[in-house]
Order: sequence, then C-alpha cells, then structure tokens
Amino acid sequence: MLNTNNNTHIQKFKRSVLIKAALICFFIFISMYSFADSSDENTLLSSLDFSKAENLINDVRANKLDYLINEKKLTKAFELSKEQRWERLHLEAAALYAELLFRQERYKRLKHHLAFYLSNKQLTEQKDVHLLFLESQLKSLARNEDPTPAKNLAKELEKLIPQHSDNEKIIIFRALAYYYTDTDVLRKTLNAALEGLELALKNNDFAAQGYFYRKIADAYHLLTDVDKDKSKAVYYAKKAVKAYEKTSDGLFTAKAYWSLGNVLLEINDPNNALIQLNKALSYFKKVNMKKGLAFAQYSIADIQYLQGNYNTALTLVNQNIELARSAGIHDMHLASLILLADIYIKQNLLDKANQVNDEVYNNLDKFTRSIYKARFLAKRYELKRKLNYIDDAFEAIEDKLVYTKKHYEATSESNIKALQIKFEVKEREDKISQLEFEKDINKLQAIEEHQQKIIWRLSASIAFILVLVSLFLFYRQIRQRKKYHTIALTDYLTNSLNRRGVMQIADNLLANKPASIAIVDLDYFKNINDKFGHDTGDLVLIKFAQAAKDTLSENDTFGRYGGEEWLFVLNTLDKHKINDTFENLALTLSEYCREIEALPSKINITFSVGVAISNTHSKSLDVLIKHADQQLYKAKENGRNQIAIA
Ligand SMILES: Nc1nc2c(ncn2[C@@H]2O[C@H](COP(=O)(O)OP(=O)(O)OP(=O)(O)O)[C@@H](O)[C@H]2O)c(=O)[nH]1
Repeated sequence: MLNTNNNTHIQKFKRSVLIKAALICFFIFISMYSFADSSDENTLLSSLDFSKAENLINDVRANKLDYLINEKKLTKAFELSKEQRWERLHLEAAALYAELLFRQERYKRLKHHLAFYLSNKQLTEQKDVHLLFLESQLKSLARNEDPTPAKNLAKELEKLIPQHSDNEKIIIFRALAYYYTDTDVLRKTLNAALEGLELALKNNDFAAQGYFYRKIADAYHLLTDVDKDKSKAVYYAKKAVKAYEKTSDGLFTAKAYWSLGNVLLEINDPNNALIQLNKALSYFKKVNMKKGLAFAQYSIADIQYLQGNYNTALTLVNQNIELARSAGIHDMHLASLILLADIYIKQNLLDKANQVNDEVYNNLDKFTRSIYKARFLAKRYELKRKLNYIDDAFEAIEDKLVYTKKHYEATSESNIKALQIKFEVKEREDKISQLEFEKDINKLQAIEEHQQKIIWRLSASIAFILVLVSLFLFYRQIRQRKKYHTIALTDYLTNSLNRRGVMQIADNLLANKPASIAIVDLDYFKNINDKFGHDTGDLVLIKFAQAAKDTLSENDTFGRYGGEEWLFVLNTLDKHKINDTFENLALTLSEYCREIEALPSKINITFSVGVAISNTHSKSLDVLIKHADQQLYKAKENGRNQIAIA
C-alpha cells in the first residue's frame, strides 16, 4: 500500500517537472518570438527619415494604410517629426495621431492631445489639418456629459462651410455627420452626409464616399420603421461596403459590413446578413478591434436566435456579454443581455429571463439612444405581462411611451418640417444619382474613347503593315520583271545577249550616233559538231562569247544572232580599229579554245566577219545588217577567216 502511494507520488512529481519544463520552453519561445518581432519593428522604425515619414502620413491620410494596423509606425512618425522639428509634417502627423487615439478609444489621452495642439498658433495656417483637429475635437466633445461645447463647435463648423475648399468641406461634413448620428439628430445626419457624399463623389474620395454612404444607411435604418426606407438603408449600406473595399481602412470596412449585415437582418434576410457579418468579424479581427468583434458577434448570435439555434446563440451571447463588459461597451453589454433574455424566453426559462430583464432595466441609463430604451421596454412589458407582474408591465409601457416620444422628438422636430426635409433629401438624392449616372457615363465614354484609340492605332498599324507589304511586293515585282527582262534578253548557253538583246542595244545606239555593225560567223562549225560532238561545239560557242567579252572595249557590245552567228555593235567608224578588234578576238579565241580538251591542239577555230559602217550607208539597223551580211558572204567566199568591210 505504502509502495503504491510512493510510486504515485513519484509519478506526480515527474509529471509536474515535465509540465514545468514544457512551460519554460514555451515562454522562452514566445519571448524570443516577440523579441525578434519587436526588434524587426524597431529597425524599421529607426530607419524612418523625412520622406518615409511623409509618405507614411500621406498613405494613412489617403486610407491606403490602416490606422490600427500601422499604429506603431504612425506613432513613430508622430514622435520623430516632433523630435526633428518638422513642424508642418508634425502637425499633420498629430492630426492623424488624434484619429488613431479615437479609434483606439483612448479618450483621455485624446482630450489632452487635442487641448495641446488646438492651442498651436501655426495650426490655423494649415487649414485642412486644422479641420482634422476640429473633427477629432467634435467627436471627443460629443462624449462629454455636457452637450453644450459639442453643440457650439458643430454650429461653428456649420458656419465655416462656405469659406472652405471641397476637400476641406468633406472633413466638416464628416465631423457633422458623426456628431448628428451620435446625438440622434438623424435627419441632420442625412443632410450632412448627402452634402458630403456629393463632394466625395466629385473628388473620387472613396473613403469619404464610404463614410457618408454608411451614415446615410444608418440614418435610414434608425430613422423610421417604414420598409421602403429600410430598403434604402440596404442600398446605401451596400454602396458603403463597395466604396470601403477600394480603401485599406480595415476598421471602417468592417463597420460598413457590420451595418449592411444588420440592416439585412432587419429586412429578414438572415442568410445574407450572416455572410456580411462574418466579413465584418474577419475585418474587426484583422485590425484587432474588440468592440467591433463584440458588435459583429452579437449580430451573429442574433441570427442564430432568429433561426432557432438557441444553444449556439446562447454560447455566443454569453461570450459576448463578457467581451462587452470587459471592453466597457455598455450598449452592446445591454443588447447582449436582452438577447440572452429572449433566448431564455424561447427555452421557456421565464424566471431566468426575468432576472436578466431586471438587470437591463436597472442599467437603463447606460443606453445611448432613446429608441434602444423604448424597444427594450416593449419587450419588458411583454415579459412582465406573461409573468403577470402587472405593475411592472404598466410601468414599462409608460416608460416606453416616454422614450418613444423622445426618440421622435429627437428625430423629427415637427411632422411638417420632416416632410419638407424629406423633400430636400429626395432632391439631393436625385442629384447624387444624377452625379453617379454622369460618372458612369463618363466612365463609359472614357472606355469608348480608349477603345476608339486602340482601333485607330490598330488600323494605323494594319495600314502601315499593308503599305510595307505592298512596297515589298512592288519591289519584288520590279526585281522579278527586271530578272525576266534580263532572262528574255540573254542567251542561255553563252550568257551573252541574245538576238533581241543585242538588236535593242544596237537600235538605241544607232538612234543617237553612228556605229559599225558586224556579223561574225564561225567557220566550218558544222564540222566541229560532227567530228567532236555537240557538247564540244557548245564549248566553242561559250569560249567565243568569253573571248568577245574580254576583247571588246566598254563601249562595244555583241550578242548571239543565231546558231554560230554573232552580231557586233562597235562604237567606232574606223576600219583599222575594227580590223584590230577582230584580229585580237581571233587570237583570244584560239587561245581560249586550246583549253577545250576534246579539241585537238592543231585545230584552229576561226571566224569570218562582214562589217557595215553606219555613216557611209544608212542609219537603219536592218539595212546595216543586210550590208554586213553581204560582206560576210564575201568573206566566206574569199576563203573564210577574214574580215570584209563595206
Ligand atoms: N553545237 C552547237 N551547234 C550549233 C548550235 N546552233 C547551230 N549549230 C550548228 O552550227 C552548224 C552551222 O553549220 P553551217 O550553217 O553549215 O555552217 P558551217 O558549218 O559553220 O560552215 P560555214 O559557215 O560555211 O563556214 C550546224 O551544224 C548547226 O547544227 C548550237 O547551239 N550548238
């Protein structure tokens, strides 16, 4: 027994040592990891110079970078610009830092920050930055118990509107839309948001468009219970999501999805609502926004409740109660408690529901909006009636009437005025649709112009290619024509001019100046063919052409007139020169023919020549040829191997 006990103790000890070792390893790993992470961040931050800081600030301001995700970098830029006394940049960084503090809900810090910078005299020189500070100031003052300072600042900002540029006006309308939503003056929210939206659309400012679309959606969502207005809320909430998706503002994109999810929930489209709320949830997680998580999770729990999944809804809502309580989000804490009570009612746990309901009732003052109080009191009335607590039920219904009245007072000063404002709102909405329509038209026009440009460029390229191809074909045709022309005028065997070629040149020459025409005929050529074969005869003809090419001067020309007959056009009228030319040719021919192996060396190839000189007879080629032919006949008659000149 004792032994068994000892063993158990040893085992327990071993296990605890193992667990401790594992824990130590885990902590070492975690601290190494976070150290590596922060050292990375530090190197990055320490390398921030003026232009990097400026770029960072511009990007955050243009919503190309998220405030919360880039919290450390933005803080560093704010501190560094102060240290380095980059005054203009520092004021801008300080304005963005104020927004960061607001998003982080560090309200106390924000209050001091604003008090310090709003007293800076240089701030008024940077109008837009000054307005950013005033926007933060209004949001900060709206949280005060005393409503007067915020009210005064809102009035002041309203007065400032006309003297500012469009971009600056957007900041003012953004601030006013926030303030009026926060103070439940929803019609004014609608007005400010519509005015702001008009400018944001003009300026292609997507973040501002998203902001105003969402404010309009929220206003329609809360303003009335009319279904038509709810469908408008859906319409604007969808637009808000689309606009924010074009920015990198994670927090506001999350909020836009959350708004859309909620309004879909209200028009009884829980499936789509769930899709949007899950998107909101993932964005809230991305920027690590607890409050947002609580809001999104609440709505998801609400959907589970509506779909009858009470156990899932119960788990989610209990988690949310804790989350909202620890983050100090009163509205959400109370809303989650109300949902918890609703679930208990469905599960027939009426006592539990009653308990939770009383807890909410005791904290009624923590609700920010009268409409929330009124809606809760309606539920309380129902529950108390069910439980037969008549006094509580009547008290609840009386209170509900008070808060409903308050809500309507806050949202509509008088019915007539409300109608009038609705008309104004409608008019402005039409203007915005017109603006959006014009934008679409412009976009289409731009696309069409772009397409037209492409078509033009394409046509020009095709035309250019066609011109190139045509030029190439034209050039090729000319070359081919030249080639065919040359072929047509060339003797295929000897590669000298043929009859037509040489006659053409002779004609042209004689048209300009006098010349001598000679007909040359190889002697006893038939014998060569007969004795040594046709191929040898061909070779003799080739050698003759070569000899003629090498002997004649540049100005003389010759061609094969037919068979073994040649026509010579000599650019001289001098008989001696003509004689010399043919004597030289005879010598060269003998020499070249010696190269023909099939021809015995004793065989001497000779020719006879008949010449007609143009100035003594006629200028006509035909006549000259006729005379030359006659002279050739004479030369042959006289024994061959000689020249006869007319
Ligand atoms: N090998 C060869 N023979 C050719 C060609 N054209 C014509 N002949 C020959 O040339 C010979 C010409 O013979 P003839 O007109 O009798 O004249 P010849 O034999 O030269 O005698 P004479 O002119 O009287 O000196 C013929 O046998 C033709 O066949 C050719 O392209 N190649």
